[in-house]
Amino acid sequence: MADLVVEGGFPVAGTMRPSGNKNAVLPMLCATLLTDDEVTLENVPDISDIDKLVAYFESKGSKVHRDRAAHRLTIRHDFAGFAAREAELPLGMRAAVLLLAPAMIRTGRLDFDTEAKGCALGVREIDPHLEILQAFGCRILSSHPCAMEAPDVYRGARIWPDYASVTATETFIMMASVASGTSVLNNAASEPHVQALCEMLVTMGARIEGIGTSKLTITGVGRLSGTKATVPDDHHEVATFLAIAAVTGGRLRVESQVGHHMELILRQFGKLGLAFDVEEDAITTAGWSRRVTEPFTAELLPKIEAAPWPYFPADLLPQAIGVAVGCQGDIMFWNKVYEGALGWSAELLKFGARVHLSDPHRLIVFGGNTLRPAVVEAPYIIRVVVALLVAAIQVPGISRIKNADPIRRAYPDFVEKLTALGARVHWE
Ligand SMILES: CC(=O)N[C@H]1[C@@H](OP(=O)(O)OP(=O)(O)OC[C@H]2O[C@@H](n3ccc(=O)[nH]c3=O)[C@H](O)[C@@H]2O)O[C@H](CO)[C@@H](O)[C@@H]1O
Ligand SMILES: C=C(OP(=O)(O)O)C(=O)O
Repeated sequence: MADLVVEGGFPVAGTMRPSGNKNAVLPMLCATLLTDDEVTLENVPDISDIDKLVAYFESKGSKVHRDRAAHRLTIRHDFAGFAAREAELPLGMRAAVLLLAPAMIRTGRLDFDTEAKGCALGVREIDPHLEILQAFGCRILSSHPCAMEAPDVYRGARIWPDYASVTATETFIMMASVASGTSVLNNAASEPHVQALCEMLVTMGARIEGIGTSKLTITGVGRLSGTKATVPDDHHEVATFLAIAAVTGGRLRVESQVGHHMELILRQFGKLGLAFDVEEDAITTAGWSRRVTEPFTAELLPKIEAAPWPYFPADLLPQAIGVAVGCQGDIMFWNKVYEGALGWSAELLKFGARVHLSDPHRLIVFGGNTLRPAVVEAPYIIRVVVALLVAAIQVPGISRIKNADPIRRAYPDFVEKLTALGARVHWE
């Protein structure tokens, strides 16, 4: 594990373009298993989750050509390779669970472990995925490790799960696209990355209605064709760099087409005193007042709550917490998604921040702190590494974030991009 060493107090400024969204490219790449034809993906980020997934496909005989400089990946799967029924799923990444549906469709029977955990945010259950596979006719033969058998024919299914799960929705979308008849998912997740998967599958011949809403109706088409698709820019990376620049007092312009996904995100950042100039294809930082916006209702504690889209994303809550430690007012953060996503907050005390973890879902950050540099331990949570950097980079002096490697899973060339913009950050 490597550490990030940060010398805070230097403005992050200039112009940047974000990379492709990890949580879009991973399901898009898994969905390439649904066709025997060639698929080309553009704007593919250079991240370690993609390296793992590509290595998995290559171990099964798939032909992959990756041009890292051009951010392009071309893939064609070998049908015989996937006849091997054991799926040694790549470890340490949640997206491994996205292999289940397309690998079942290819193999007819699958033996797999259930360690598709990803970031240490809580239990990361697999049940919603298995329920969806069962709804389409798959039979669970044994558990731990799990063995599953496909039906003779996948028939369309109607499902209304407990909650809107991103990856379970993506499992449904892949299954329904090739099953016979019409399938309906109520309580579908609608994140930009879920939309991107749908849009790619439509170019492959899938018939999907309700993209971007909580109800997806999909008419299966049996066979999908190859395609060329572009991974959308990462709205998490856009928001992250804007937050980092703003807390350093730098004027940063981030050029991207994902502005239409950013309205609520910028509004929540606005509660922390961050200001932005918004154009159609760019967002620029415009200062940080450090003041927390007080609600008109005087009895309320200001709050930022994360929940499934179109709420503020859980994957941006830590970065907002990193901003809040430098504010003057008090504010509550409410993670309605994960039951174990805030335990790391004690690390913020080392910077001199005052925080109170009310329960596993809610954290109060008190304002008016005198921050100091610190040596902190990052958990295995990508966005928390970044949150600790947001705290460190606003404090003059040298801080160290231990075990910062998870950042490589989602933020390509993170240190290189930051140093090009004036930050003093390096790996050790
Ligand atoms: C590869 C990938 O795309 N990973 C993302 C995906 O993970 P993932 O698909 O695993 O996340 P889910 O949407 O399933 O939610 C994660 C967990 O939160 C809990 N839960 C969630 C929603 C809800 O209304 N009620 C509830 O209890 C469940 O315990 C669930 O297991 O979506 C998460 C939530 O946006 C993101 O943090 C992850 O980066
Ligand atoms: C939580 C994340 O990833 P994963 O779901 O793979 O753990 C993330 O991208 O922030």
